[in-house]
Amino acid sequence: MRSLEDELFPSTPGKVKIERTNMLNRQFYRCFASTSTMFLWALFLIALTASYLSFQSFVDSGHRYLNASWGGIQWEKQVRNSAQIQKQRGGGSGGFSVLVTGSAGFVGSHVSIALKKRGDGVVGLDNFNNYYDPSLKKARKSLLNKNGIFVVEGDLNDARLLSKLFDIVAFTHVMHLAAQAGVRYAMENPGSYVHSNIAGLVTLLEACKSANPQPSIVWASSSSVYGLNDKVPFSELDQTDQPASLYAATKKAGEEITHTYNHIYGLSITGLRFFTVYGPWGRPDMAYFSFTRNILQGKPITVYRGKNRVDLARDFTYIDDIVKGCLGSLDTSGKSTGSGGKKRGPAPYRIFNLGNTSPVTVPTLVSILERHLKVKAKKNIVDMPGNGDVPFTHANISLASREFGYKPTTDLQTGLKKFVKWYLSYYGYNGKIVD
Ligand SMILES: O=C(O)[C@H]1O[C@H](OP(=O)(O)OP(=O)(O)OC[C@H]2O[C@@H](n3ccc(=O)[nH]c3=O)[C@H](O)[C@@H]2O)[C@H](O)[C@@H](O)[C@H]1O
Repeated sequence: MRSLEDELFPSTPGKVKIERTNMLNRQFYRCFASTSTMFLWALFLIALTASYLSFQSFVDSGHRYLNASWGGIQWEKQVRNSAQIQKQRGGGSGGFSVLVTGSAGFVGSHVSIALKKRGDGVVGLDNFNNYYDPSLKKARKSLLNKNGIFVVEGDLNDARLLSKLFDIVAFTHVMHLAAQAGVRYAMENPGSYVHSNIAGLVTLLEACKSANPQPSIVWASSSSVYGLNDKVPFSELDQTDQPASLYAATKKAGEEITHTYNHIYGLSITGLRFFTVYGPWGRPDMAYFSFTRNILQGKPITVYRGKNRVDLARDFTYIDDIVKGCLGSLDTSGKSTGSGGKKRGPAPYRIFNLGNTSPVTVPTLVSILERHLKVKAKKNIVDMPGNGDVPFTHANISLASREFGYKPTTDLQTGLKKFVKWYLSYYGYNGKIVD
C-alpha cells in the first residue's frame, strides 16, 4: 500500500494512480489528499512569505546599519568630545559650544577652525553633496579633524539626527552655514534650493526651538536679497522684495522664516548678508576660482557685461573678514528666551551686511588674477544673460560696525594673492595643473 505521502507527491504531478479497492475509501483519500495538499501548500507559501519578509527586514536593517554614518556609542563620544569647551573667555561670557552646519564648506570650515582655536567647542555637520567636487570638502574635513573638530556626515533634513545631536550636547549656539549656494545654478536645479535653504532650514529651526536650552542662531543670508535694488550702498533698512534669482528668493524666505521662529518661540536669530566671499579653500563654482583654473589651463573665460556695456561689479569680501564678522555676531547674539518649544520673552532678531564696502568690477578682478598668475587670460566678453545675476553689489556696514566693531581689512589685491598662493599649493602648477 502506498503511503499518504506517495499520494500527495506523485512521481508525475497531476497524475495520481488510484489503486484502492473500495470506492468510498478512494474518494475519502482523494478528498483528504487534495485538502491536505492545499493545506500544506498554504503552509509552505506562508512560511516562504514570512522568511522572505524577515530576510528583507534583515537586509534593510543591515543596509541601514552599514550606510548609517551616525549613531553608536563611539560616535556619541566623538560628538561630546568635539563639543567640549576648551577655554572659558573672560567677562563672564564663558565659552561656546557651537554646532556648525555646512562645516566642510568654504565659510563653514574657516569659521569652525577659528572657533576651535579660541577655545570653543565645535561640532560640524555636512552632507558632502556633489554640487562641486566633494574631494575638496573631504580635504577641508581632514583639516577640521586635525584641529580636533568632529564632522558629522548627515543632512539638515534629517530631523532624527538633529534631535540626537541636541540630546547629546547642550549647544549654546548654532552657526548655520549649510546651504545650496550659487546664483545661476538655481535655473538648473531649483529643487536643491528648496531642499536645503527652505526645508532644511525649517527642520533645523524645529530642532532648535525644541532644544532645552535653546541655542542662539547665527546664519548665512546673502547680499543677493537686495536683488534689483539700485540704491547704493545697500543698507539693511532697504527694501528687499525684488529678488533676481531663486537663490536670492530662498535666502529672503529664510529671513522671513527665521523671523517667525524668533517671534513665536523666542529663538535669538542673527542673519548675515555675505557679499561675494572669496579666499583660500574657496568654492570652485565662483568666478574668481573658475577664472584662475581656466587661466592656468589656457582655457578661455567668459566675462559677463551689464546693460549699455557697463561692467559688472561686486563687493568682494575676503574670508578672514567674514570670519571676524561671524565670530562678532556669535559673541553679541544674546540668548534665546524659550525652552522646550515655549517662548518666555522677546529675543534678539538681527540682520547685518558683511561686505567689504569697496566694489570692484569683474574685468579688474581678471586683471588682478592675471598679474598674480603671470598668465594672460583669454577673455570672451558677453552680455549678461538673464540668469539671476545682478549688475553690482555694495555693502553699507555701519550696523555691523556699530554692533560688534566689524571692520574689513583685506582689499581684493591682497586677498587674491593669498588665494592664488593657496590654489597653487593645493592643486600644483609646474606648467601642469592637477585637478
Ligand atoms: O554675495 C552673495 O550673496 C553671492 O555671492 C556669490 O555670487 P556672485 O556674486 O554671483 O559670485 P560669482 O559667481 O563669483 O560671480 C561674480 C561676478 O562674476 C561674474 N561672472 C561669473 C561667472 C562667469 O563665468 N563670468 C562672470 O563674469 C558674475 O556675473 C558676477 O558679476 C556666491 O556665488 C553666491 O553663492 C552668493 O553667496
